[in-house]
Amino acid sequence: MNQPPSTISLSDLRAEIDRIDETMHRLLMERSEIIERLVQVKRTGGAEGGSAFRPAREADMMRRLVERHGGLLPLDTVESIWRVIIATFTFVQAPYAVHADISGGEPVMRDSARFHFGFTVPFTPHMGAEAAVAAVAASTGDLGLIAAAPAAATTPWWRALEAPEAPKIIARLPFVERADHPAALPVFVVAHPIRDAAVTDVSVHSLHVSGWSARAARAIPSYAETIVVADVASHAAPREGAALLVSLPERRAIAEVAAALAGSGAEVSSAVPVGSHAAVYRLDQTGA
Ligand SMILES: C=C(O[C@@H]1C=C(C(=O)O)C=C[C@H]1O)C(=O)O
Repeated sequence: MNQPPSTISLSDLRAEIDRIDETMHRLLMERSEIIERLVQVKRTGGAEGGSAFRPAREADMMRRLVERHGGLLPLDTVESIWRVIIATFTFVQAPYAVHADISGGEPVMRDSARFHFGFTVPFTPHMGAEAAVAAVAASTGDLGLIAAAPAAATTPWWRALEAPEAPKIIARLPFVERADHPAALPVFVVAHPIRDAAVTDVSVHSLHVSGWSARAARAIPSYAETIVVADVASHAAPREGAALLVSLPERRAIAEVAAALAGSGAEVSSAVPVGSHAAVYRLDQTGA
């Protein structure tokens, strides 16, 4: 039990912490100077107006952060600190608000918005995805947050993304998925299309399907992640119809899904691309 007396005192260690805190703060202020210069470069690069949010860059930064992280500090904390840094530096480049659909539950959506965008970026709740999309459409650079969990949709809100000039899905959060994520709800980020910075790992499509059935649902290939809203048949279309939001990994074509559905007696009457996002990066429990 006889431990050698430590030669480092508590006040010495606290002085080290003060030094580190000051360095981190000064580095953040240095980061803001770089952001000021970056704003000019982005403008001259033709990216003026709209959102400063660059989902491909952010997905890449978050992956590298997770990969290099180690030590006592929980990954959740590191991720949330960097989400706030990045989202706030995006906000200071071009102010924006987050329009969230809270119809699936307010606390879980608010947690997601605050985790990914912090408290400086305004949070505007909407009762329904259509209202959130409409608010984004009416803005120059705002973002919409809509639950991406399968079975979360009660209305085919993605139809509002079909028109060429309509907002599109540009990201899916969290960038790094894992068990016990503090903001685990998968959400789509909707915004006016970002001309120079779309990331196309996963493409997302709005499908209208007639002849919908349980058999058709089973025929959808497993690589396609799908949200389905089944319509009641009308007089004009007496067979069951459905609206689908289908996410496809790279190198998969919507024609393959249409062919699989045709084999089950269903018919795709239209398929419109409504956005794309970075591949979902999943961390397993061992941190691999
Ligand atoms: C700084 C940029 O703008 C935004 C802010 C980022 C940041 O603070 O690191 C990263 C990506 C963008 O969403 C950029 O485009 O690089």
